[in-house]
Amino acid sequence: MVLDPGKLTAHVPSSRAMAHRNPPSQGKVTVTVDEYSSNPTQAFTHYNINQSRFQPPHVHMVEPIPYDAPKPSGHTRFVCVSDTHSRTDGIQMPYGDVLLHTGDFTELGLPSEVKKFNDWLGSLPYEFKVVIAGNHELTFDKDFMAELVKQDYYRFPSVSKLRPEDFDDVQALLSNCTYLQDSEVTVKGFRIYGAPWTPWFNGWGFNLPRGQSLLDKWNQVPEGIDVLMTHGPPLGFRDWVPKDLQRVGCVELLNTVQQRVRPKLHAFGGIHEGECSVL
Ligand SMILES: Nc1nc2c(ncn2[C@@H]2O[C@H](COP(=O)(O)O)[C@@H](O)[C@H]2O)c(=O)[nH]1
Ligand SMILES: [Mn+2]
Ligand SMILES: [Mn+2]
Repeated sequence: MVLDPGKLTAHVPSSRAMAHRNPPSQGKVTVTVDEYSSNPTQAFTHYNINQSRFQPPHVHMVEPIPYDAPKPSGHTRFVCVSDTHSRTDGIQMPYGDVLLHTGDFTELGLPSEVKKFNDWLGSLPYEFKVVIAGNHELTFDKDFMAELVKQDYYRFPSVSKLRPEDFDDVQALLSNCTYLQDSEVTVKGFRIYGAPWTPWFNGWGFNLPRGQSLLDKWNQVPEGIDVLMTHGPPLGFRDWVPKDLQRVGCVELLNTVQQRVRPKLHAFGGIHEGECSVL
């Protein structure tokens, strides 16, 4: 069990100063389903050997900054954390301006867990806190819950016994942050977009099949976004699952990030072995 939430910090200059790193694309780029979509391990080998897509200049990995490093003037400091899974007791958080939490803040999305997470958020000093759901926030996925109540096999007994009125408005319990779900917010001049979707794995919340279904979600990310938050990784970045000897990142997310949206910062978590990452 990985308990380390993998806290990273990233300094990002004001959006105007960084505009040259996020140039408007020449005409609208359309991303289509990748020929390797259903086999991310093979996709990685192909795109690594043939296009070097996992190294600069295609991507700049954000190195963790010591928690007490002074912030350059005119910069915003983002603290990125993910997959805390209701285990926030005693976490020492670094200094920063904006907290980004990229999902799996609970085990099952139980209202009691969400309240505890919200209390923790309330105790943190960041000026802004932005949160998305992950596959463990079952009650946040209305379609998932609609299917769950039809089943007579109780895979998640404590979730199945919730009454609809217990979770209908579960997002409202997150009063100490901005919750994003296929939506955006502008914070300190940065346009931040968040989405919870991950490739289907064991039938959790916000799971979608690889290929067109996920691409349809990534196609909702507007051009001009500065910071993208997703729960899971794009192909090739912190997406190696050692126990399965597989890469599990989303190929369509990689193509969307590198070819169309080109955000200044992409924050994600999802694969605990890879820790929380920012690109
Ligand atoms: N082979 C795959 N393993 C996966 C995938 N998504 C997650 N995982 C593994 O589960 C843990 C925990 O994930 P969580 O969402 O339950 O918190 C993760 O660290 C991986 O080891 C997947 O798509 N394929
Ligand atoms: Mn997790
Ligand atoms: Mn997860």
